[in-house]
Amino acid sequence: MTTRPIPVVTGNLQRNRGRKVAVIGSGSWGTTFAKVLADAGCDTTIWARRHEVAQEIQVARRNSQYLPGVNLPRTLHATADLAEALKGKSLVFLAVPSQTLRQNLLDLEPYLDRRTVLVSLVKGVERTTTMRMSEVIVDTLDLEPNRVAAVSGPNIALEIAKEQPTGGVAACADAAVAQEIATACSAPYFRGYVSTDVIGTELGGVLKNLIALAIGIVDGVGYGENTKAAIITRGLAEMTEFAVASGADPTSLSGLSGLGDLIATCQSPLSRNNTAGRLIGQGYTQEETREQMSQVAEGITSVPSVLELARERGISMPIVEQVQMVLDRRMPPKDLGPHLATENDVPQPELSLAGEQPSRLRRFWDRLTGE
Ligand SMILES: NC(=O)C1=CN([C@@H]2O[C@H](COP(=O)(O)OP(=O)(O)OC[C@H]3O[C@@H](n4cnc5c(N)ncnc54)[C@H](O)[C@@H]3O)[C@@H](O)[C@H]2O)C=CC1
Ligand SMILES: O=C(CO)COP(=O)(O)O
Repeated sequence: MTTRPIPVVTGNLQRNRGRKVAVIGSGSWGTTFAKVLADAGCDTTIWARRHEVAQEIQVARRNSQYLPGVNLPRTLHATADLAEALKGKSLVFLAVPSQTLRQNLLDLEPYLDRRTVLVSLVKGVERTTTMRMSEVIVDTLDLEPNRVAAVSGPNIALEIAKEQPTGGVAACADAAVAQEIATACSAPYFRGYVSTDVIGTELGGVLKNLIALAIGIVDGVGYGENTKAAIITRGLAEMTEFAVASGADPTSLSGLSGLGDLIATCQSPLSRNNTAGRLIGQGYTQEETREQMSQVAEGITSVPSVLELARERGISMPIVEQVQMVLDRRMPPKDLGPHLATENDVPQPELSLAGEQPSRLRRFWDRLTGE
């Protein structure tokens, strides 16, 4: 699946005129994405759980807790009233923690128009069900696939809020809906790409968080660039194998929402997953790390769910396994490294996916190269 950029960004203000959209959640990503949508010309409303946050965005044009120093667009409307936020909106973007999404959906259900498309911006899986966020949306609200979408990519919130250019993939089973979402979020500093691979796009965002935890851990230990490069490279192989076994198109994992996001998150000190990993690598416990983090680090919650799914699918994920062992204090952080062998592992050929059998590997490469 190749992702296509929407052709013209500059005409978007015109295209988005009158397009009514909402963002649910006013943390760092919700607020940033609302700014992107408003700057792309959409008539944008952001919903905040706390009245004082909505007030600050609406009146002072700031969200000082999550985006210090960033001025928000005058056109952005903020409210703490869900009914007001959702009224007449064609696209509703969800930017809440993965573990609260199901309850948030139940709260907003009474106010949803039956044509509204729900777009997940969330990069986690539900702990109790191991579902991806689009699956949680379908499961909770019983929507058709063409009303459920995801946007994901190398999107460190604070950088985008400062208008540093990047892009993201808008994925929906219905290509026309994906195109509409990509248009809605294409601002001068953010470009929307189109994909119909919802599984691959979502899983890229979930899985890179786990590899970023590993990077943070070895950073905390004090290891250098060789170790990190090996983890990123082998991590991408693990991500790809897991995603393909889950029904994703492998090329999505080498695109913006896979490799792109993996690089951004593993390199950036602003990444919360990377930061959480670093604290763990420095010897803090999981609980102490959670206490120190004032923002969501989805990876910590996703690790057990991803490993559970990997076991069901017969996939070996040595890096993610080792992250879990470090989190559980069954392995010292210094032992997480590029050798990455668990007791039963046999070293794999350099090009192999994690734990890949040669025949499956052949099929993967044939598919990738179109042979
Ligand atoms: N921050 C970033 O750079 C990016 C984050 N994401 C994803 O976006 C999602 C949201 O993350 P952030 O905005 O960064 O987190 P954050 O920690 O900055 O903000 C979380 C927001 O959720 C709210 N919240 C907490 N409990 C809630 C509940 N029960 N109901 C409704 N809202 C609740 C908080 O008040 C806060 O506004 C995560 O899945 C994250 O992985 C995706 C791309 C970039
Ligand atoms: O998803 C992100 C960047 O694309 C943000 O990563 P963190 O949640 O680790 O900050």
